[in-house]
Amino acid sequence: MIQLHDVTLTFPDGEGRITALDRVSLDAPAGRVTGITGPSGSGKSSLLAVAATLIRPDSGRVMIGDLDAAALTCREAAALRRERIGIVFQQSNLLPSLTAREQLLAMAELGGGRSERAARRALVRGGADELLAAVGLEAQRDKRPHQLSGGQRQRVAIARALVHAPEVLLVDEPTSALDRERGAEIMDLIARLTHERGTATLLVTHDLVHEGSLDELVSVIDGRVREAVVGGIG
Ligand SMILES: Nc1ncnc2c1ncn2[C@@H]1O[C@H](COP(=O)(O)OP(=O)(O)OP(=O)(O)O)[C@@H](O)[C@H]1O
Repeated sequence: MIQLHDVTLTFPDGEGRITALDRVSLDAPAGRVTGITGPSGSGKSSLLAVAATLIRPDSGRVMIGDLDAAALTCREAAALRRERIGIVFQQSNLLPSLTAREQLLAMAELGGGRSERAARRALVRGGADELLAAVGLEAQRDKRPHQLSGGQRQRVAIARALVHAPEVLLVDEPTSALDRERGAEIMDLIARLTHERGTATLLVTHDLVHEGSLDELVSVIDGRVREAVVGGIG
């Protein structure tokens, strides 16, 4: 479960400041996909960045379990991301020289102390092949990004985001580089893995053509949550 309580985020803007998030509160429960929609510039990416602990809000709390992620130091937030948060960006951001399987294994080497890395390595090695199979890429595990289609690359990115078994999955416009059919497959895959693994998934999408894959839907306009359609989507 990830919960935002009364989160405000501003950015410098000339002499003053622009409010990207204005006292936003929302709950993203475990095992469900919570969609965040809204017009361009409404604050969707800002909300995801705050949830990802990549930006610290001016005020408010970001609760992941019992922990307020907004109150952590940069180092603590990095450790939290390594252990408990998975992120999928619009572009798959794969490393060109690594095979699909190696992209997942590389997640074990992302920092932390020696014992933390050893524990993560065991987790990642144990889960990598199963996850590649779960995203339908068993046969492509030794291929490099240039040998994969856009949809396959996005599948690798999803598997990579889940390989350390995070509680929270944050996904930014996962279908923007894909055609409609491929986009629908990716959305269905995210929904299936969310339900199977019990992750609290927050997914930003500006168009609602794939609304059927969402369990909840929150609309953000001018930095505020305007409406929350809870449950019963699709
Ligand atoms: N780093 C930044 N510095 C200054 N202003 C920013 C910064 N990032 C975002 N903003 C502003 O904050 C507001 C919200 O932007 P945000 O990118 O979160 O919107 P969005 O809904 O994700 O938009 P889009 O759908 O176009 O990606 C906008 O007014 C934007 O100009």
